[in-house]
Amino acid sequence: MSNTRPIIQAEQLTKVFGNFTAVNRISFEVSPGEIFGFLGANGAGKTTAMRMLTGLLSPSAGKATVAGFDIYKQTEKIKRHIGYMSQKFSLYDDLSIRENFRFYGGIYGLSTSMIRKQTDDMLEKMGLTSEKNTLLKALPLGWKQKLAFAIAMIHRPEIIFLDEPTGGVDPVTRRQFWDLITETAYQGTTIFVTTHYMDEAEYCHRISMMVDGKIKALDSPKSLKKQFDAGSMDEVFLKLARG
Ligand SMILES: Nc1ncnc2c1ncn2[C@@H]1O[C@H](COP(=O)(O)OP(=O)(O)OP(=O)(O)O)[C@@H](O)[C@H]1O
Repeated sequence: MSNTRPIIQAEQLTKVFGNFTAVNRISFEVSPGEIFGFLGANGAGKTTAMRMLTGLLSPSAGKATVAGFDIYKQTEKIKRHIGYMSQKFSLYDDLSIRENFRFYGGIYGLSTSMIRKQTDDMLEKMGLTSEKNTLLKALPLGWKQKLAFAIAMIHRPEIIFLDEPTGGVDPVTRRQFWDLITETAYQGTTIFVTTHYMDEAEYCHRISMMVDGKIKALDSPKSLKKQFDAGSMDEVFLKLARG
């Protein structure tokens, strides 16, 4: 992985709201196919950083490229090369699974046949083929999250940004969701994921730990535990947060 060109590069990336610095000069690189975890407490600046990288929010300073495109000048190109599942992902409750795929596929400009193929492939993979005509509102939250993930991948992006994708679901469903993430990365898609569940950090190839807008540590889970002489990522985080 380390021999390939980074698919995300951020240098001194900063966002200031009024006189409050939400993201404070963060620098990092992500390799293609990597699962890159963005960890931190509530308000650490994870969502703000992600919104800058997805082209949704203009930075105050610093620079970054995503899939080779500049986050100031090429936001439209970035949007075509990435998928994004926000914290408040919104699928349509009154539409069926298939109709949701059709709707979002249309937004991405995919052909009807491509949408059909992608829908069939993904539902098959998730074991949801028999439910394709079920309305979203009849499904458990965990299924909706998996569908939101699949729909964010419908245009086969190079990178997928996931903002706390497993919030509010039970541990078994969280585990299944991470199986989906791992498989997707294995197939070559880069995963950029924020979470505040420290156990989820173990599934990431590398983790950046954010505290008050800054990246305080960045390495593999194994190296971080060694570096901080900690038995778990939870312990690493507590040691970091206490400074
Ligand atoms: N548009 C905004 N205007 C002013 N302050 C903002 C704005 N957006 C975010 N903030 C502040 O920036 C800080 C970082 O927020 P952010 O949502 O990036 O954190 P986070 O790490 O993603 O937390 P969470 O886990 O709660 O989503 C917070 O203190 C938040 O109140």
